[in-house]
Amino acid sequence: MKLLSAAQTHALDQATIKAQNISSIDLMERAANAVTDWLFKELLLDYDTEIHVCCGPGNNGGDGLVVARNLHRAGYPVRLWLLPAARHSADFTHQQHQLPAGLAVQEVNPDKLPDIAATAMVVDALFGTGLSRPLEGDAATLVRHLNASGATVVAVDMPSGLFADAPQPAGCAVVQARYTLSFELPKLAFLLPQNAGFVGDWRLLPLGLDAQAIREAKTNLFFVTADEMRGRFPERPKFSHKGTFGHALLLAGSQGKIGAAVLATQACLRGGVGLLTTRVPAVGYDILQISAPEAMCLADPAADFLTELPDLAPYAAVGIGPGLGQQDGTREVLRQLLTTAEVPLVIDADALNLLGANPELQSLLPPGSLLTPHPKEFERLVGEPARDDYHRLEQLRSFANHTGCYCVLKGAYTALATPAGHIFFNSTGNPGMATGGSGDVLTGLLLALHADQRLSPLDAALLGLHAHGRAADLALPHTGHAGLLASDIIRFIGPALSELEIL
Ligand SMILES: NC(=O)C1=CN([C@@H]2O[C@H](COP(=O)(O)OP(=O)(O)OC[C@H]3O[C@@H](n4cnc5c(N)ncnc54)[C@H](OP(=O)(O)O)[C@@H]3O)[C@@H](O)[C@H]2O)[C@@H](O)CC1
Ligand SMILES: Nc1ncnc2c1ncn2[C@@H]1O[C@H](COP(=O)(O)OP(=O)(O)O)[C@@H](O)[C@H]1O
Ligand SMILES: [K+]
Repeated sequence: MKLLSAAQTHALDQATIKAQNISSIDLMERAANAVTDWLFKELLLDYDTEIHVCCGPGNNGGDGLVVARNLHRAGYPVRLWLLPAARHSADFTHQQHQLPAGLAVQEVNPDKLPDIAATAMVVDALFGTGLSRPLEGDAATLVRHLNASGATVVAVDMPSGLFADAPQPAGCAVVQARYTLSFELPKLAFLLPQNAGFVGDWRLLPLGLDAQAIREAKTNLFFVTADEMRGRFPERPKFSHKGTFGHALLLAGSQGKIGAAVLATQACLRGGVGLLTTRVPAVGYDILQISAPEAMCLADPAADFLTELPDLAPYAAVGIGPGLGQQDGTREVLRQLLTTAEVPLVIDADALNLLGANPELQSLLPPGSLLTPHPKEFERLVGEPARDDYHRLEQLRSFANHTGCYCVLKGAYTALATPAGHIFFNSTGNPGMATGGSGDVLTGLLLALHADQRLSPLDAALLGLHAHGRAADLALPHTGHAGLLASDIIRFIGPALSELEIL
């Protein structure tokens, strides 16, 4: 799915109106009807629920007027609040004339704000994608009042005060929605951790926007859905053998962190690798052989951390990082790997920290490699804290561009930046994954997919991110969020990948 800017969203609305030969009022009715249907179906409102609909002066406010009209006609006790403004959009004015006589309408007066119970529901239709500046004055006062009320706020299209595609200055008023009901395509703002407290749970409602205009819209930001991933993982041919799926090498583990090597090894095996050799310090040899008998194990001469790079000739892909430690000897293994590898590398955890602490190593990164930092590792890698999540995305894009590597930024919506400047957001996964070892599982799975020569580096990365989160989603009913362990994710990698084989 494409992520479009506010300006592109507006252009898409206009293109739809033209292509379908409808009026902008028709599109507004569709939008507002979709919101009302969602309220009926999902919120299951009681007829005595106190409902406040707050409308701004533009088309977002126009949507709110139609929602209020619909709720009133359905017999709900709706109170409608209008924000005073010098100008209103034509569609707002049109909808204002359609309001039923019995519907209570009041202008917001900053000296006497609406009395809103904590049990009430508020429809926030103050501002949407037309927000042109941070909120102040009456609008900011009303938004702060809504936030303080404790009511369940449902935002139409955007939480008012939040920009769709850019940061707002710290401390300015933004609605804290419980739900945000947006139309057809998500907004970049929904995917960034800094906006979680404003956006709440977001949903996409159908609007029937013009498919050709969506196809033609230019963007380098994408939200990757299950539908788009389905069919992209090739089935195993009848006469395939273990050589068909590649031989991977994993360099992992140090004294006290052999578990990370075990998790990455098991995940790589479940990811469908043909053969796997795991290189661990000698202390990990027995542990690995017992916990992952399907993998071959190569012990390093040193007991506690890796000091020597094995011959790379047999391997189709190499992964390095889980539980590695940052000893000088291990840094030299990494340096040697970067200078000699002729196959894709998957680089994670302490290997990333070593790249951060020794920036001269970064120029050695083989183009096309995949790096998988979480935000702290990414900060160490680029050596500069991000001002905000938007800036961090720019850092990510720039890092991928100047190294020629694919770089992941792990989180609730993990972002993958490509050397060409595209950013893909993953849509699967759940907060149960916020537990030690989840990242090691991802590294193992990505390594397996990189060893499979049938997949491009981009497809291997996208499929791996998707299947990793999906495996955790499949595990969730068995474990709950708190009880989800990294090893539960491993258990469901197979089913998650199977879903992607079939179109
Ligand atoms: N046909 C369509 O296009 C469809 C659109 N749809 C809906 O329309 C929404 C977009 O509508 P929109 O473009 O009218 O913008 P909207 O968000 O209502 O705000 C603009 C108004 O707010 C004002 N304003 C802005 N910032 C302000 C501030 N800080 N403080 C105070 N005022 C501020 C601005 O004034 P100005 O900047 O000109 O001074 C203008 O008056 C979209 O989110 C979706 O809900 C759906 O119905 C589907 C069909
Ligand atoms: N709230 C969340 N929602 C979805 N995925 C999450 C969430 N929290 C963590 N994850 C995923 O779990 C993994 C955690 O990786 P990482 O931080 O490297 O953990 P570790 O180093 O402990 O293995 C990442 O793939 C991340 O995207
Ligand atoms: K809104």
